[in-house]
Amino acid sequence: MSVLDEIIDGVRADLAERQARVGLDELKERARKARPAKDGVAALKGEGVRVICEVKRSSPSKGALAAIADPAGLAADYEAGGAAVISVLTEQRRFGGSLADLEAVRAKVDIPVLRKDFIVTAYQLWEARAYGADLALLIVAALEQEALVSLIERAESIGLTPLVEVHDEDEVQRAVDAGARIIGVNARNLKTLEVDRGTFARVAPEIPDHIVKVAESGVRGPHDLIAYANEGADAVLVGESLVTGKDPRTAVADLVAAGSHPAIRHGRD
Ligand SMILES: O=P(O)(O)OC[C@@H](O)[C@@H](O)c1c[nH]c2ccccc12
Repeated sequence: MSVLDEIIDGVRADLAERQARVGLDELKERARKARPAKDGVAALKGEGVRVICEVKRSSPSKGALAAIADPAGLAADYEAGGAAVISVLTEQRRFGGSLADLEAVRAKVDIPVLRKDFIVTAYQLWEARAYGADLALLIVAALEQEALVSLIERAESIGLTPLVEVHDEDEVQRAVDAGARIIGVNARNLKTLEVDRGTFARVAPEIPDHIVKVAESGVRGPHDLIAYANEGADAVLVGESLVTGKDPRTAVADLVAAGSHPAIRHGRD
């Protein structure tokens, strides 16, 4: 069994507990009362390379990264540094996250918030909306094509923008066929946990121009952002280097400044 399969088994077990506690109708009611979702595509497109900053306590590859007693405070620092979107890991077992983290971050910042989890059912999309997310991650490798298509449709229909994650050329094709408007290329293979920073350059040329391109994982600082930008990234998603560094606000500002430099080729040339 791959790491991804193991994670998803745990996610399904936790999900069953929440579903037993909170019925879908109650969740939908809560989602209807949530503030309307912000436009995730607009937040990630435009001048300069946009930076998505992640709230992540631990990871399956590295174990504990940072305690993050105040996720909302960290998110506020990211926003002050110029982040375009905040990504909040809500998976509990391997990443130490929760829906409470999502809710706290949502209450604190004005920029769009992404629910980062292993979403396999529509119930989790309703949860994302109920706890204030504007975007939700959908991982192609975790879903059959039919499920991917229907989760993208459902996300869009409830106002959530799906960020569709791929790791190779075949998955790009599946994401495009399924109607993705934002595709994230993860440099980390979720089946083996290995990071290959060459993944984006290899896979991104398969992504049509009208789709927003996000380079995910392995960004250690401005030099990695610049490399991804020159390979056509509209945005980068950064976690570990921000949560383990000393000054997240300055680290984000340095990334945003690098991504705004006129010498960067970025995006559509
Ligand atoms: O911490 P990093 O290497 O900066 O990576 C962030 C993000 O890309 C990574 O957390 C991630 C990308 N896709 C995921 C899917 C599930 C969980 C986590 C992820």
